[in-house]
Amino acid sequence: MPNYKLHYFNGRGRAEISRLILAASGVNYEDVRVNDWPKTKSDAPVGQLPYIEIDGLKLPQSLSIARYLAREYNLVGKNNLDAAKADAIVDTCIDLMTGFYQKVFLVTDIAEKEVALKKFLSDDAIKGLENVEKLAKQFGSKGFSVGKSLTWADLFIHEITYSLMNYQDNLLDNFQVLKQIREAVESNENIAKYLKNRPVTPF
Ligand SMILES: N[C@@H](CCC(=O)N[C@@H](CS)C(=O)NCC(=O)O)C(=O)O
Repeated sequence: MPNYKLHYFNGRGRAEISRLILAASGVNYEDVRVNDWPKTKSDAPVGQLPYIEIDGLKLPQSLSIARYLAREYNLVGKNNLDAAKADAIVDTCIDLMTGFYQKVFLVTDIAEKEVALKKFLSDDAIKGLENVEKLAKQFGSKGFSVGKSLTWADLFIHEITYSLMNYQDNLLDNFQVLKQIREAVESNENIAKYLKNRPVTPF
């Protein structure tokens, strides 16, 4: 097994999907939490975090890292079509979270942010989650968004719903398929152990 060092800030953010994949696969790695940015920016291959060192080779881009790990540890489904279905679900999750970032996270005025968050949760988030659920219903089976076993798409769904439910814990009340996927992810022994011990950070 290669020697992995995953570099990111002390948060879940864009690195958490890779941490979840590594946890689900029971892979040892060094979880480097960078606290001297921007002093170490020049160490990062494109000046951004996350990046992963694979036996010293530095690979940037959160989704390239996650997809590489998912392929390595058989979390992309059983063939190329499954892999494309998982990619489509991940991209739909990304669209949803990009909307959150642009419409809520970047708003600096506290009162405006509160209004933007309320609108996002009651409108954009619901539409985005409907899209994710529609794909999962079409591509997967009970507890899995693609095929009949765990993929990184399930882990991504867990991660984004965890983030959104921090703002509204009943957000998934009308999303039974997504709830089943979350339950299946949490019933994975390695993931359960990881979630129990992971540092609590706001993002
Ligand atoms: N497309 C890149 C975006 C990476 C990115 O925006 N990273 C941010 C943190 S989430 C960063 O490194 N910010 C600090 C900087 O650019 O100096 C990815 O998905 O990895």
